[in-house]
Amino acid sequence: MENMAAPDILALDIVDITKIYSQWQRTGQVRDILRNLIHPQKKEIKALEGLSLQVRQGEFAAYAGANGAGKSTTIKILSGILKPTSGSVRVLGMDPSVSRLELMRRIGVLFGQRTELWWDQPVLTSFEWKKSVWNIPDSVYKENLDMVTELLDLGELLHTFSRELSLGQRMKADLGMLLLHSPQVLFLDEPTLGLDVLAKRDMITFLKKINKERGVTIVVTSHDMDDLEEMARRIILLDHGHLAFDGSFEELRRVQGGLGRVRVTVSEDAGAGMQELPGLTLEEVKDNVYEYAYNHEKSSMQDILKALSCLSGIEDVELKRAPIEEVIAKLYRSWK
Ligand SMILES: Nc1ncnc2c1ncn2[C@@H]1O[C@H](COP(=O)(O)OP(=O)(O)OP(=O)(O)O)[C@@H](O)[C@H]1O
Repeated sequence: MENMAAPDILALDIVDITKIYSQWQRTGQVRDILRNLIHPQKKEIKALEGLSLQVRQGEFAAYAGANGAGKSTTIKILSGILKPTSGSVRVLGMDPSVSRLELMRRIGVLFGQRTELWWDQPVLTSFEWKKSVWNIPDSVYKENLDMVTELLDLGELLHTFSRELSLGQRMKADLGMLLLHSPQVLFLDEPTLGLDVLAKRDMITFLKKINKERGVTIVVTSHDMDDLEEMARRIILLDHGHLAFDGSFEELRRVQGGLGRVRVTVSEDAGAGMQELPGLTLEEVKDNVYEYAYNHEKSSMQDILKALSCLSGIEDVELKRAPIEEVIAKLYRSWK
């Protein structure tokens, strides 16, 4: 199928939203039980503050931030589960808090830890139930069922009781159900949580495929930065409810100092002069393997090769980009 993305049309338009929660405060002391009941204390939490964000149709955007940054709150607001305290939100041109039912027919929302499947029924029963309640036309249902069965390898799972599925199987079935009504936008909150390497790979390949071939707009959250980088080109980072970064993974690496990695393996009797090399910072030594960080804004490849050429006994040299986990961990630390 051709990519039907319409890049000029906004799928999401968030303008200056703030979300304030009230949290009950209790001391947790037994002697305060009565006081907590008579004079309950509340504290205001600003989960989102002045957040503005646009996502075009057909985009695949990663949405990340440390625990409590406000990612789930944003997804709940975008899907109409919560209303922002102030500011405006449009999803496919609609206000989610006003047109929730209409919008639900055009979007799909997945919270990785929850399931929409009927616990005590085979997966297919949940699918059929959705078809009937949502009034999905036969042809649309059949096309989507065939597609998710094949691409997510649902085959036998369709006839298995949901309560008997493993976490990875359950996630696949939930994602399959989510797509039965041909949603144009997907909000996926931690869809790869707890999946093994293979299941993760299948899930990522599937999401990339429906984004590319069906033009489905996808906003995905995860704490696994490698997963996010594999899926999306754009990364939106939240810090305590504020937009902290919005750009490509490459730009993120660049603003973080363009970190690169050099791994040098030397023969057993070598190693002299490895501790200090110009332009390279020694990060780790394991047996005969030395790992260095370098900043490719400051040191050119020529400088690195020159520094290495002075060494003897080199068996292998590997150059790579800094792991995105590390780049982001450095950012999170600076925000604390
Ligand atoms: N229903 C609620 N009532 C009160 N406070 C809440 C509620 N939901 C979230 N919060 C608070 O809002 C802030 C943002 O929470 P949110 O769940 O959006 O973060 P998150 O980025 O999704 O975190 P995580 O990565 O841990 O899932 C946190 O400080 C949290 O304690």
